[in-house]
Amino acid sequence: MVQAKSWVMVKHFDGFPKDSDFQLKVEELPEPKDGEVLLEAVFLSVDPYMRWVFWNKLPEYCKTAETLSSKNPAFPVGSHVVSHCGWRSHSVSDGADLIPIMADWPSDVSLSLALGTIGMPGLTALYGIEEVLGLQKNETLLVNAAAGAVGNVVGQIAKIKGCKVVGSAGSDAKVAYLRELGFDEAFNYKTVPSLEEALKKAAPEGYDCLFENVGGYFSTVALPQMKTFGRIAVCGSISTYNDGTPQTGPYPHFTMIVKQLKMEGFTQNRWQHKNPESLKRMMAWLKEGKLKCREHVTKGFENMPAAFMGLLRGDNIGKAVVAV
Ligand SMILES: NC(=O)C1=CN([C@@H]2O[C@H](COP(=O)(O)OP(=O)(O)OC[C@H]3O[C@@H](n4cnc5c(N)ncnc54)[C@H](OP(=O)(O)O)[C@@H]3O)[C@@H](O)[C@H]2O)C=CC1
Ligand SMILES: CCCCC/C=C/C=O
Repeated sequence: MVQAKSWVMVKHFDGFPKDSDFQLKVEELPEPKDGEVLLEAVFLSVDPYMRWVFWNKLPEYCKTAETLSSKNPAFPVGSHVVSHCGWRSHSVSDGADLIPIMADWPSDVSLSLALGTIGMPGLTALYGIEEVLGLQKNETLLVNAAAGAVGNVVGQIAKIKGCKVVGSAGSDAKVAYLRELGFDEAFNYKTVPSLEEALKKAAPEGYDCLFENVGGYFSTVALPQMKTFGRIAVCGSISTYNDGTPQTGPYPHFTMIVKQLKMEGFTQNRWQHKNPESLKRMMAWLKEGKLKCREHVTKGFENMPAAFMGLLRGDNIGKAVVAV
């Protein structure tokens, strides 16, 4: 028997999440049956989508875990997996929802990156750029929430592809990090006197591509800065996730007509059949020093809600993870 801790939701979020929306529970887990494995979480992920996918349960995505005991030959004791078992310290799985960590994962690369640059957020960046935007050499790309898990990878991949990259982020420390990563232009959207002027100054020629993570007001101001025939990958809309009442206009249609823009929403799982090859490609970039990784690590399973709320507040530079 193992004592498993789990975070459950006791009240659905109303606006910004609160401590009182979460409760820590402890339960005894049975030994795994034939075909099952017992997992212990090593790192857990907190992600913005967790704000909108759970209704009465905490999210089913995403942690790296180590197999403690196993009656499933596909997952021997000591093997590492990405699992979708929720905010739990331990869980029993029949293996169906487990993704083995890449076979030749280098020993000097933290397993936590399987939740970040070499995981779902990194894949989101890659597919948004290659499958949705079809970004071409010498184009100008704008990305917002640029110092976050997805945004920093977007900017770095766009630089690998020979593009001009402009990033916006919510603190001077984040802007300094973007410059360190090689972004051509970066600004703090919270302190610039005018977002419109900042966007114009960063790329007077306009933007071929927008990798949209934020939505809302930022989107309204950015669309008129697109070049004619500009492309927009709608990845996220984090500025709206905590709204009690949906935001209303201005609406994008007139600008889209005049500029003849193409806008496509996506979720990264559309291309999951490409994940093994894509993860290998990004690991190679990492090992070659072309892709840098930074993490915002919160220690302790008991701090999951604090880590999640910190992410929504913008505390993180790079990927926000919890080390158990
Ligand atoms: N479509 C898909 O398949 C996926 C979509 N996403 C989306 O991508 C986006 C980025 O996710 P991810 O990289 O994991 O998260 P991040 O690591 O970027 O963390 C979230 C960041 O969003 C910014 N933010 C928070 N509130 C606001 C606000 N009101 N206005 C503007 N910015 C805000 C903060 O940065 P700052 O200090 O700069 O404001 C914060 O650090 C999200 O919208 C997410 O939903 C993520 C994964 C998959
Ligand atoms: C259930 C996993 C969804 C991952 C896609 C995320 C979208 C936005 O954050």
